[in-house]
Amino acid sequence: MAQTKPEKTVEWQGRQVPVWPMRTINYDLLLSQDPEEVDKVLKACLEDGYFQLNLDSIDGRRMLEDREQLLKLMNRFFDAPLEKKNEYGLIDSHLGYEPVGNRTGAFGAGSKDGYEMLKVSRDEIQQGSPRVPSPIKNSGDLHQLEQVIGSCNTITKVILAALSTGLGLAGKDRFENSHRNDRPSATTLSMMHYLPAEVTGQHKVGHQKHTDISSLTLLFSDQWGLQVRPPGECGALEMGFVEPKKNCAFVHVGDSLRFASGMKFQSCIHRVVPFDPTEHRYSIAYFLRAEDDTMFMDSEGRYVTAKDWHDQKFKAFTDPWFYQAQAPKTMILGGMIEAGADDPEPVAAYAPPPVQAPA
Ligand SMILES: O=C(O)CCC(=O)C(=O)O
Ligand SMILES: [Fe+2]
Repeated sequence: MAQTKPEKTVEWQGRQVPVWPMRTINYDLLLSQDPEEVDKVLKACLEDGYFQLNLDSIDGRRMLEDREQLLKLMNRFFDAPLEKKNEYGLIDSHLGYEPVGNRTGAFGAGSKDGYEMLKVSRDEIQQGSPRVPSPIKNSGDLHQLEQVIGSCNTITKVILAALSTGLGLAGKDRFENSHRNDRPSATTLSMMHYLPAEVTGQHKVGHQKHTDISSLTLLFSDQWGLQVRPPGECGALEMGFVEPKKNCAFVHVGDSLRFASGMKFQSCIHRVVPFDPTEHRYSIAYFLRAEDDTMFMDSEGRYVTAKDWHDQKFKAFTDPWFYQAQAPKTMILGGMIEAGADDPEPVAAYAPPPVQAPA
């Protein structure tokens, strides 16, 4: 939003951290391809790489209800014993269960992530034979997952259509044409549970700084913790929080759409930090991804398929820090340029208080 100084800050780890504003896009207006709203969403992708989507309308509220139901399902799933949750393990990079600590954490080298995650493939739900672990495999649960994936798919396609229109794309060049429902893709619904640092230990916190592999990410969390680095006008600004708003979802432009736009769109640089290190945080992300064999030029100037980009970047996410550092520099951030440190002062990752000896 062409802003270089935060208007609002919040205290975190003993200092004032920016709360960056976001454009708010109205889903109801976008559904009718309202020209002003199309223009606004286009600007958000060209200048920021993210926005908030207001879903408070009769079509959007269905999604908000689906989200409430899904949160209940997630609570039940994450409460199940580890061996049940991990029944199939991580079947494929976009599908299955990942325990805490599988990836790099919020504070880079030496830190590990502080969340467990279950991903359900859209293709498998569509084919009617999803591999989901037994704690959430009854027909009611599967119906719920289908509802959420269906709602997220519709919403992200509406956004995609508006962006094609905004860029003046026609026919086969429209973005929707590389995101067809009947073609294989790594599109997935990802359910995340961030555990308090006291449970995971102080070196397992949050979610590392990255841009998403996807074309568009529709992200739901009512809890603080998400930080973005706005591209700004003169290089990238400091990492700052974004405020969760009732009835809104966050939307991120991911690498695939940035590449498909010929690098016109910004990709959203973000991470998740423990805002309140004592709380459990739940988030839901729908990653709309291009058809596996879609070709684009990546941030290294290579021609790659959407599937290759997905697999290579996923490997970089999960590789130990040493190997991650050897991946092409532009991979984790999709070629987005940064200026300056993430945190102007060193961040003391949350350390659990020492146990008091009984008096
Ligand atoms: O949990 C969140 O709020 C964000 C998760 C995220 O960035 C991701 O899964 O790519
Ligand atoms: Fe992300």
